[in-house]
Amino acid sequence: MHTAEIGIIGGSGLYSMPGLTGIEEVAIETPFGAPSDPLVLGTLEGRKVAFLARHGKGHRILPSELNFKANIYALKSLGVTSILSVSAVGSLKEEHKPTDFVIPDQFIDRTFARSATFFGDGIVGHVGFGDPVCPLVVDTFVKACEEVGVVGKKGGTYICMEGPQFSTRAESNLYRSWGADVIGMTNLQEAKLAREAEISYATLAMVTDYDCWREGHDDVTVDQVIAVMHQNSENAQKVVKAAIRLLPTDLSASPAQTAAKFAIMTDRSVIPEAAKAKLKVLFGKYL
Ligand SMILES: CSC[C@H]1O[C@H](OP(=O)(O)O)[C@H](O)[C@@H]1O
Ligand SMILES: Nc1ncnc2[nH]cnc12
Repeated sequence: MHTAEIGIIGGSGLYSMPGLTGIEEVAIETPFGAPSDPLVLGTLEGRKVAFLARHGKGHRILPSELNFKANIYALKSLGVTSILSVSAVGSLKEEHKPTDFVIPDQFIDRTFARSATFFGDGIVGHVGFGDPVCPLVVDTFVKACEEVGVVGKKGGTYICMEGPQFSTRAESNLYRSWGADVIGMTNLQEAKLAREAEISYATLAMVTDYDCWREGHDDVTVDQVIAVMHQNSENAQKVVKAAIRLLPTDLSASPAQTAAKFAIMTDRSVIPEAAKAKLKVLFGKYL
């Protein structure tokens, strides 16, 4: 049976995790369909990890097309208890410079075409999301950045937009007026589903550009994002490697680990057997 303790979701520019040993690629089918790619299982820093390229190898899947449920379910089915996510983001503040890392602790949802819950089909549940990322994973990323010697800012608000087009200048300025720090297209649904799945989640967000708000500077382009990513992916890989070593093995202090305990509202006697079977990997102990 395949198992892993830590999941790594690599975003734009991070399509593999060098240093993994004993690699095995595993294609996992879930009740929600197939994940973005086969998962790459292996050992890093003595811990069992599963790597998933968020957009698939070769970057084939749009943010709006991502099967977030299959991705998170597949990791849960392996026994993953924490997810280290890596993402490229635009900066909404002068102080967050390209190549800086930010570890966001809040989100604002500007998506409109995505489903982001495992509940439904006869089973209703509501998990808390006031603090949407795991503080233990955030602290681990911060320590890992310090160790590697790169800028890693603790906290900040990530705007999750639908895309795939980048923002208009009016939108970018609106988000700035809200005090948001960075913008991307992928992290919120992952964080929501990881919370429902009781997986501790946080993101290492790599600033690649200043979006389109900065007067006197060119608007963001894919070329610019890729150039910074190439410059920075080695640092991201070093930080993730250090984070794997530093991540506590005991995550019981993380609220994420018991997030679904009191979430399910539906009278157990009316939950359809099919729904129970579909969600057994996630909520079996509460059904
Ligand atoms: C290539 S820029 C836009 C693209 O990059 C980010 O992806 P990820 O979060 O997977 O690193 C952003 O969310 C967009 O999907
Ligand atoms: N400016 C930007 N807007 C949305 N997603 C991004 N990913 C990287 N840069 C971005």
